[in-house]
Amino acid sequence: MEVLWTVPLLLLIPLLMWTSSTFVFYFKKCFYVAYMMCLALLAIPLCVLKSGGRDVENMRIIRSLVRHVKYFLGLRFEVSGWEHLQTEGPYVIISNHQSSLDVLGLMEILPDRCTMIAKKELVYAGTVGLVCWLGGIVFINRKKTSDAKSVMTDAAKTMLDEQIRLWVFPEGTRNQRGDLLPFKKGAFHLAVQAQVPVIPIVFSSYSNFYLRKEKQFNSGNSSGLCSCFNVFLCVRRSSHAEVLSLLRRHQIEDPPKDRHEGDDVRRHHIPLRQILQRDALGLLEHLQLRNPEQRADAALNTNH
Ligand SMILES: CCCCCCCCCCCCCCCCC(=O)SCCNC(=O)CCNC(=O)[C@H](O)C(C)(C)COP(=O)(O)OP(=O)(O)OC[C@H]1O[C@@H](n2cnc3c(N)ncnc32)[C@H](O)[C@@H]1OP(=O)(O)O
Ligand SMILES: CCCCCCCC/C=C\CCCCCCCC(=O)OC[C@@H](O)COP(=O)(O)O
Repeated sequence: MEVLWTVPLLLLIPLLMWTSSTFVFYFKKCFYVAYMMCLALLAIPLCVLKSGGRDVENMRIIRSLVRHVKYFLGLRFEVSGWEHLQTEGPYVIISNHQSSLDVLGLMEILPDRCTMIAKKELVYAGTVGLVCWLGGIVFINRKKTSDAKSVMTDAAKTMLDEQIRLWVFPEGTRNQRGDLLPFKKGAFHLAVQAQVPVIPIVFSSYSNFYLRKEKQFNSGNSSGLCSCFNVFLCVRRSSHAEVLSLLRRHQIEDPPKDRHEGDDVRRHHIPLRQILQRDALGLLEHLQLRNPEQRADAALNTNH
């Protein structure tokens, strides 16, 4: 009797996948969350066995477990400038943040000994939260700036003591408008305090396959299953000299607005945050170019 019910139900899923893009959206999202939760369940004992607890080295396990998930969602990543992450020692990575799908691109290129800064709510996300904790993710309370600042100051020390790289989403929240929200300052304070370079990474806009508000998670055609989308990840060259000299001048803050004698300073003073924001926005626009040759040119031009 039960079998009689199951068969039409199982047939209903492909039918809905075929006919309703909203169903495809929820199906893929639910699959993603459920599958990541299961992978996390697998990762927990592996991490504990490898490191005995919370350790950035666990990110190697997490990275290798997550890398195949893209195939199920019809996503592929095309990376340019990967070699720029092969810089010695600690650094801060900044990147745009569109969706929880960013985790897939992040794991695609995550360098060794690199973990992230995340909102503290993530630690309560079941098995995924526990895995984030085991992977050494630094949790901050965005509602309490003073707490977040002191956690990040501690993180700057840890970066140096333990040779750790940190990935920060300086927009501070997800943004799907195809641009960048004004960068928060934490990532830049972190880099100044630790005196390490900042490496910007830009994910191309997901808008051609994923629109949260419109409930679209396409695969490019109505069958919803077979074709795949490329996400372009562009890593900008980390120019140590340039970034470090800006860091040393502590140009994180905007110049004071009310000082007349500061006019000159104001004219020449472009905070590092704004320089990198402008660069990242430029890259984001370039990555929208669909033609691979144009994109290659764009990457060359930005790798000055
Ligand atoms: C195998 C299975 C696996 C399963 C899954 C596994 C998943 C694994 C990994 C997944 C990880 C993904 C993680 C994704 C998570 C993404 C997020 O959570 S994004 C949200 C959280 N992140 C951030 O918010 C980072 C960016 N925010 C900041 O840097 C902010 O600056 C802030 C520190 C939070 C403070 O915010 P706010 O007060 O709103 O804004 P500001 O204007 O920037 O700062 C105010 C003030 O404070 C000064 N300041 C800031 N930071 C510092 C500092 N570190 N030291 C000193 N001073 C600081 C700043 O200068 C401002 O002062 P001013 O006088 O106005 O200049
Ligand atoms: C309260 C818990 C938070 C989310 C829990 C979702 C559980 C998801 C399970 C599997 C997905 C894979 C790992 C996802 C990790 C990424 C989390 C994320 O992207 O959080 C959003 C945060 O950057 C910004 O939050 P807001 O846009 O300010 O809101």
